[in-house]
Amino acid sequence: MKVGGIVLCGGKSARMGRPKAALPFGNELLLPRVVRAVRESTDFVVVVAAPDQEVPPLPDGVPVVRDEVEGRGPLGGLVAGLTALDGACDAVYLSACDAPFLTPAFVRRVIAGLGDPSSLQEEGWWVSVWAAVPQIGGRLHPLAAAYRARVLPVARAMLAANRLRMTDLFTLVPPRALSASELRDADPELRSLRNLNTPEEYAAALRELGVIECPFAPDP
Ligand SMILES: Nc1nc2c(ncn2[C@@H]2O[C@H](COP(=O)(O)OP(=O)(O)OP(=O)(O)O)[C@@H](O)[C@H]2O)c(=O)[nH]1
Repeated sequence: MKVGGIVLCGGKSARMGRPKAALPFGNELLLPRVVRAVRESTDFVVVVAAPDQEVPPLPDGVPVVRDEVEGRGPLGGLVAGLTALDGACDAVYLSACDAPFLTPAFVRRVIAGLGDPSSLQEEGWWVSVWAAVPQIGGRLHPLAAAYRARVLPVARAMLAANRLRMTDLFTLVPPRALSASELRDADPELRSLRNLNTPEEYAAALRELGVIECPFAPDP
């Protein structure tokens, strides 16, 4: 099975108050850091940005594609990414750009949740699983999930109907929910699911990395 990676970096970053993609994290920036983790476990990666967004430098060979229409949220990004991959892969891992603790092992584990098409025994099960999505404490994580490429027309139809909630996709295509215990084999503390929305979350993540100074002061 050929698996691509899609890393989303559009959106407003309103809660952070500055573009999340270009936040320093250790000796790199957030977006290239996430791209690196996804690329280690997939065959190729595309980054999906807003139409006029400035994107920080990326590892060689990683293309940037743009949302077809600005501001349609992660679903619009998934559609733009799958369209750019244009049938080159059977499935994708979809990631937000603000997940600094994402690990390649976690990405592999989630992709494995789609099943193995080479196993005849599992074939029927595999074909019926359109997405593999972590579900922790009842909450689904659609931006740390794997999708079969065949979700594209369904996601496009949702955009056309202005249904933009990612989790609505799982009412239209059959997902397999991945439990915490399944995922802990790959990432014992499930840090791959942490994402940074606010300056406080960013500062806390930097402290975990051993960085004492936040490059900007969180709001009091
Ligand atoms: N390509 C693309 N990515 C998006 C879009 N909206 C959000 N994202 C990405 O999706 C991920 C989750 O985004 P959110 O944190 O929910 O939204 P945000 O716009 O980044 O932040 P807020 O404005 O604070 O809600 C991040 O990696 C964003 O960069 C979009 O319209 N297009």
